Amino acid sequence: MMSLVTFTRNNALPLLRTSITVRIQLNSASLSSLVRLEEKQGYAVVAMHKPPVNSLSLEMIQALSESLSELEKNKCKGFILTSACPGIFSAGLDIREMYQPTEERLKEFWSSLQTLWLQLYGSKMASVALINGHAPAGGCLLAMCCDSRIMVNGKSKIGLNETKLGIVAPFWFKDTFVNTIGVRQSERALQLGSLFTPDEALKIGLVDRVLPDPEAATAVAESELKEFLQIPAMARYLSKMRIREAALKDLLENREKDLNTFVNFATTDAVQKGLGIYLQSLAKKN
Ligand SMILES: CCCC/C=C\CC(=O)SCCNC(=O)CCNC(=O)[C@H](O)C(C)(C)COP(=O)(O)OP(=O)(O)OC[C@H]1O[C@@H](n2cnc3c(N)ncnc32)[C@H](O)[C@@H]1OP(=O)(O)O
Repeated sequence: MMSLVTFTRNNALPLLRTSITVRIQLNSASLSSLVRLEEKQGYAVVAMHKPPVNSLSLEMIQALSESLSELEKNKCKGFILTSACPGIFSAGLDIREMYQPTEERLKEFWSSLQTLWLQLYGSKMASVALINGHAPAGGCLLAMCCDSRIMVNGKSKIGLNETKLGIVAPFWFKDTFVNTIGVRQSERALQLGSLFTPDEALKIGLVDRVLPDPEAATAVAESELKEFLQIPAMARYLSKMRIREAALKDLLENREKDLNTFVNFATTDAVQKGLGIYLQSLAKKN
């Protein structure tokens, strides 16, 4: 079914702000509002918009993937990945996708997530994550795929907290983490399921800058992206691949095996029980 992602073009010449709508093929009409794309001078802003917490459901993952493909098709050089939901970058994978799932949807969910990671982590485009809220687990993964991370200070936390849910981050989450913060910090944080405050994240290199408010963070994210964009694109991309290509190759060569491992693990009684309890604890809070 044909669907729409909103794409706003901000033209300097003429001094008019025009809004165009780009038609892209998505799986469901409900994708239309999940990702907001805004074209700026020389780059784009990709804003996740799935209230309340930008959880990464199958539709959200596919909308993000389609948005990146759309940017590539339009020869976009770089983007800022952020959230249009106040206080939340992304709450990570939608736990309801993994709890009591049908096998068919669970497989499509995981396969779509693999595709999004391959696209984002291996992107030729320069990217900056503007982390304007909580970024646990899958939210942290999205941010780590970008070339730079700018976080707004406050109560939000970031990290891979999978063990707290009784689940294990797959090898490509781990590889992304290790490539970002190093082996020792990853080994400790992965086991403990640590979530870091912005200042703690800065200290271990999980984020690159912490700014006091969203406005300051946006300005820094823009200037950071422009710095990346000033480097000759091919040299910058190939240098990034020097660090990332082994991890990308590993998943590309083991996609099917990883999919089966995930499905087998996620559907065990122990994991299902753990996810059920975690979902209840989130609901009880409210
Ligand atoms: C082998 C498996 C490998 C898997 C690899 C990765 C796993 C993941 O990514 S698992 C997801 C991990 N994420 C989390 O642990 C975050 C859980 N959420 C929170 O801690 C809080 O919601 C958060 C701090 C993000 C925001 O807090 P609040 O602003 O106070 O919001 P609420 O907690 O009230 O939540 C609102 C609403 O959203 C539902 N919710 C929250 N997170 C998720 C999620 N990840 N998936 C699905 N639904 C989520 C929450 O239950 C509330 O729902 P209602 O009660 O129906 O309003």
